[in-house]
Amino acid sequence: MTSTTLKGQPLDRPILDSMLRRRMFYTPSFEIYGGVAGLFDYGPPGCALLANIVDLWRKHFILEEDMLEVDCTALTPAEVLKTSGHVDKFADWMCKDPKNGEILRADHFVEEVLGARLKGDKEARGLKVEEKEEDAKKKKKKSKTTEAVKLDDAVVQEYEEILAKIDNYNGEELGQLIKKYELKNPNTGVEPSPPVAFNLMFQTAIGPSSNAPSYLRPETAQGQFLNFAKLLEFNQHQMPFASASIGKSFRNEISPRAGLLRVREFLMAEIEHYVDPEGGKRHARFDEVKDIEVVLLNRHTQLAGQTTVEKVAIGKAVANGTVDNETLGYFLARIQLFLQKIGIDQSKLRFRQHMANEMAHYAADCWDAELLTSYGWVECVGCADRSAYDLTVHAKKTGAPLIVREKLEKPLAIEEWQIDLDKKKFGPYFKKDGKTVETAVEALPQDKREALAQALQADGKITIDVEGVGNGKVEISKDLIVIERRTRVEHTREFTPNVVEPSFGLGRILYALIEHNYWTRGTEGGDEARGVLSFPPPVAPTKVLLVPLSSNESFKPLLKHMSHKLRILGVSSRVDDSSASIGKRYSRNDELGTPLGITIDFQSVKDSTFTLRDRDSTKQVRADEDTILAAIKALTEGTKVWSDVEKELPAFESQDAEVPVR
Ligand SMILES: Nc1ncnc2c1ncn2[C@@H]1O[C@H](COP(=O)(O)OP(=O)(O)OP(=O)(O)O)[C@@H](O)[C@H]1O
Repeated sequence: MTSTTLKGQPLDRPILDSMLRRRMFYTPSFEIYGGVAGLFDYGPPGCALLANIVDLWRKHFILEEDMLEVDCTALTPAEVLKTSGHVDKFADWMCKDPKNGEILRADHFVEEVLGARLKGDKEARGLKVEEKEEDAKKKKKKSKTTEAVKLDDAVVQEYEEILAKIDNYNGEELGQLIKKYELKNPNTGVEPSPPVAFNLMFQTAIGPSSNAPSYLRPETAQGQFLNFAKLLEFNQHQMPFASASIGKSFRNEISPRAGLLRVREFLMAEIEHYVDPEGGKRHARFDEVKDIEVVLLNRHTQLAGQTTVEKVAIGKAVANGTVDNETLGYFLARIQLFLQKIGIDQSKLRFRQHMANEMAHYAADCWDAELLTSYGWVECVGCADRSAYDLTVHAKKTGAPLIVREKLEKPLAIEEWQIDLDKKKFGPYFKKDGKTVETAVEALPQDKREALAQALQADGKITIDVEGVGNGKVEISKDLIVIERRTRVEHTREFTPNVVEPSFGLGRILYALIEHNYWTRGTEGGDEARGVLSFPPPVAPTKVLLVPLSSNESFKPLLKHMSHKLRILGVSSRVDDSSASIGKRYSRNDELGTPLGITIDFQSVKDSTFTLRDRDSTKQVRADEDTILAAIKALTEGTKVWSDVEKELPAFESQDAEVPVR
C-alpha cells in the first residue's frame, strides 16, 4: 500500500513538511541553538489540533465510559520502576559503528539495510520502486543503500520474512542477522558492533541529595496502578472500572527521526481497565460493537513472514480466538471508532498482533493500531492485556492490598489444613527468632501442611525451612503446634484484577491525521498547487475564518460583532483583514485546516446576511446571522455535515472568484 493524499495523489512529504513549518504546526525545539533530535515544540495550530484531539478523546473514552481520570507525576522514584520491570527491561538494542561512532538502533538498522537491498533488487528487475525522502537524500550522498543488484528469489523471500517479523528479534538474534547477511552501515561501509541493551529512561534525582534516584516516567500507567486501591474505593468497590490519564512521557530514544513519530518527550493518553480474570474477561457493552469490522494482521501470518490482513467483525475475531477476550476486542473497536471520529483514513488503519517475543512476558495478548503514513505503517495505539502483573508486583513489594474483595452471593465452605501455634510457649521457646519462625509456619502451602500433619503424628515433631535462623532448618515439637483439617466458611472472594490497557501516543496520531487529511488544490492560472488540510470540523484547530470583503470601515463593527457571537458559542475564529484578495486569504486558511469562512460584504451591512464557505468544496451559502451561526454550531459539533447545510440554505455565487495563490 503506498502513501497517498486524501485525493489519491502521491504524497509529497517535503512539500507537506514545508507547509507545516510555514504554518507553525510544530517546530524543532531549541532550533536557534542548533536543535535537539527528538524534541519538538507545537505552534498555535498544532496546539489547537492537539487540544481538540485530547478533548474528543476525553469525551469518547472518559465521559462515555465513566472512567476515573487521574493526573500523576512524571517524576517517579527508581524503586517503583524497578518493581515494574522498567529499570531492568525497558530497553532497545543499540549498535555502534566502530569507524565514525554513529549510534544505530539495531532493529531499525537491519530493517533499513535489508529494505534497501530489496529495493535494489526491484530496480534491477525493472519493477517500479516507491522512493522515500530519506532514500532520495542518501542517494544524493552516494550511499550504497540503494544499489540496483538482483538477488536470488530465495534470498528475497528470506529478507521479506525477516522484515515481516522484525519486531520479534532480541539483541542476540539481531546480531546474528547482522553477521549472517554482512550488514554494513551505509554511511561508512563498516559492520556495526554487536547490539547491546540501552535503557530508554531518563534518570534524574529528586531533591538535593543523590540518595533518591528517580526517572522521568516512560508511560503514565504506573501512577494509575499505584492509586488502584484508592480508585476502587472511590468507585464504591464496583468492578469492572477503568482509570485514565493524559500526560507527558519521556523516552531517551536511540536515534529519533521521522519527525513527530519518534520523539523523546510526548503526550500519552492511557486507559487501565480493571477486569475480573474469572469468567473469560467479558465486557458488558461488547454487543454494541460486535458487528464492527476491523482489519487484523495476526501473529501467525507475521511469523510465516507475511503481511496479509483479514477484515472481520470483532465479534467473530473474539469468538474464534484470534483476539483473546471480549474486553480486549471491545477496546479495539472503540479505538477504531475514535480514530474514525477524528478523521483518520480507515483504509490506512490496521490492527497488528504482537508476536510472542515482542510482547512483554506477562502480557496475555497485545494488538497495535497501526496507521499508514509516508514512513510506512506506524504503531499509534498499543492495546495490551497486561494480566495481573503490575498490581501483583507492586502489592508484593509494598504490602499494599491491590486486590478486590467481593462479597460472595453464597458463602463458600473450604476444607483446608489449618495450623495453631501455642503462642504462650512458642515465643519463650524460640526467643528472638519467634516472629521469623511464625511467619515461615504461616506461609506453609496446603500440600506441605498435609505432609507435615502426618509427620507430626508419626514423629511428634516436624522440621521446616526458615531462612536466617540457625542452619536454616527449625524443629518444632507437637506441644508447640497443631495441624488439623477443618472447614472454613468464606464470605468474600479476593482477586487481583487483570488490566486491559489501550495506550495512545497523541503526537503520532496527530501527525498521521495531518497526512491523512492533506491534499493539494490546483490553481486556475497553473500556479503552484496549494495545500488543504481537510480536518473534520470538530478537530480542526480554528473553526471559522472571518474575512471582510475589503478594508472598508463599514465592515469593522460587523466583524467585531460576529467574533463576539462566535466566542459566545464557544467556536474558535480568526479574523483576516489583510489586503490580500479573499481567495488568497481563504487559501492561507485551507493550509491551516480552517473548515468554514464567513465573508462580510456590503450586503451584510445592509441586511445582516452573511456567506458561509466550505473549505473542501469552496462552495458558499448565504443566510441571516442566526441561521449562519446555527449552521456553524452544528457543523463544528459534528451533528451536521456540509452537504446538509447546502441542502438547507440558498447557494451563493461569489463575485470575487477564488484565486488560491499568495
Ligand atoms: N518515541 C515515541 N515518540 C512518539 N510516540 C511514542 C514513542 N514511543 C511510544 N509512543 C506512543 O506511545 C504508544 C504506547 O507506547 P508503547 O510502549 O506501546 O510503544 P512502543 O511499542 O515502545 O513503540 P515503538 O515500538 O514504536 O518504539 C505508542 O503506540 C505510540 O503511539
